[in-house]
Amino acid sequence: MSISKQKVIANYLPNTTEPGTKADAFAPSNIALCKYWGKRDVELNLPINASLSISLGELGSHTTLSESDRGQDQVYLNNELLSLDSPFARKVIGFIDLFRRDLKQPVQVRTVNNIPTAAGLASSASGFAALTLAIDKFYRFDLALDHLSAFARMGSGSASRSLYQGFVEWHKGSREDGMDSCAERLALEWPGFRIGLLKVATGEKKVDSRSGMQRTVESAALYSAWPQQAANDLVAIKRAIQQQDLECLGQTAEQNALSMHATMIASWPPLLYWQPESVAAMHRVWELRASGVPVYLTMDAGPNLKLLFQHADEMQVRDAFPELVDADIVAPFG
Ligand SMILES: Nc1ncnc2c1ncn2[C@@H]1O[C@H](COP(=O)(O)OP(=O)(O)OP(=O)(O)O)[C@@H](O)[C@H]1O
Ligand SMILES: C[C@@](O)(CCOP(=O)(O)OP(=O)(O)O)CC(=O)O
Repeated sequence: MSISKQKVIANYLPNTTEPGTKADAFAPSNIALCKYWGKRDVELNLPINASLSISLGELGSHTTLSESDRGQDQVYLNNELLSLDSPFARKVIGFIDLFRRDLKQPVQVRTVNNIPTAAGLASSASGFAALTLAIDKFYRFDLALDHLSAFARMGSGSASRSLYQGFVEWHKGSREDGMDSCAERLALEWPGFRIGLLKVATGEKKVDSRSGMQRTVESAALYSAWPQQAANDLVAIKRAIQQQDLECLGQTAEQNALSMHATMIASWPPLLYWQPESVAAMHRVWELRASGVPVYLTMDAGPNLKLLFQHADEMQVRDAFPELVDADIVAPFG
């Protein structure tokens, strides 16, 4: 049995700190190029494989934590006050409870996601990373970023990577308390690198990543091939980033994403996040590539696509995908 989150966190918090009155934080969302899929420890969100992502610059979550003057906790999402019984508020307050010593001191949380909501991007990554940073500031813990990354991971695995901008690796770690399962920014820049957020289908997904990955680990025979593939892909992706080799990066990232989806499809009950529109968009990417434009795709546990390309080819990508507006094209290095 694993150690509880509370126990691990308590071991790393300073003994005496007085909360401030207000703290603001921002964290970017991120897109994994080598995906995290499967947990070796469900309580601590420890991954079966290491992963690597690119953060989305200014797209993410802004979170403010302050004292509540209403005698109870309050949670606002995108300026709307939520019921404390809503799943969103319960998750946020449950996470804060892991850190606050005085449960009687109510807090107000205001969080705004500026990720184009219709794009169906994982906001849990930026959301838990921004909340972790706000908690650290509000309670004046002043902890190192690698510890905060490990804490954010306990909220949502992919949040461990959202503590940093740029290319980020989340190490698997091997410690029992999981504190070395944290992310690190890679000292690699690629100014011409672009991500296109291609929304092809709306509507809420029925199975979230958390239960989807658990189902895959428990029921897909194909999953046994995943950890080794992910390990190999991570090495290839890092090398491709070092060499700014889009062909190698794109091919490895696309194959990594589709292999993850293959394990989902091979689960029981089957898990297929693609909609007919997703498949149609995949074919459009492959046609564009066949016509000579270096563009690749990646997909998370949802129906939408993320396109990987370089600034030099942006015009051709925009011509082929006129639905991409300026806000859908991210330049992670400004
Ligand atoms: N700004 C935020 N602050 C704190 N938590 C957030 C924030 N935004 C999202 N979350 C958390 O992420 C959860 C799911 O977010 P969302 O609906 O964007 O799904 P997702 O991130 O795509 O899900 P998945 O984890 O399946 O990838 C929310 O229920 C909430 O717990
Ligand atoms: C497909 C993914 O986006 C899965 C993300 O899963 P989450 O981080 O949302 O899962 P939990 O740890 O259970 O909260 C791949 C990735 O981001 O690496």
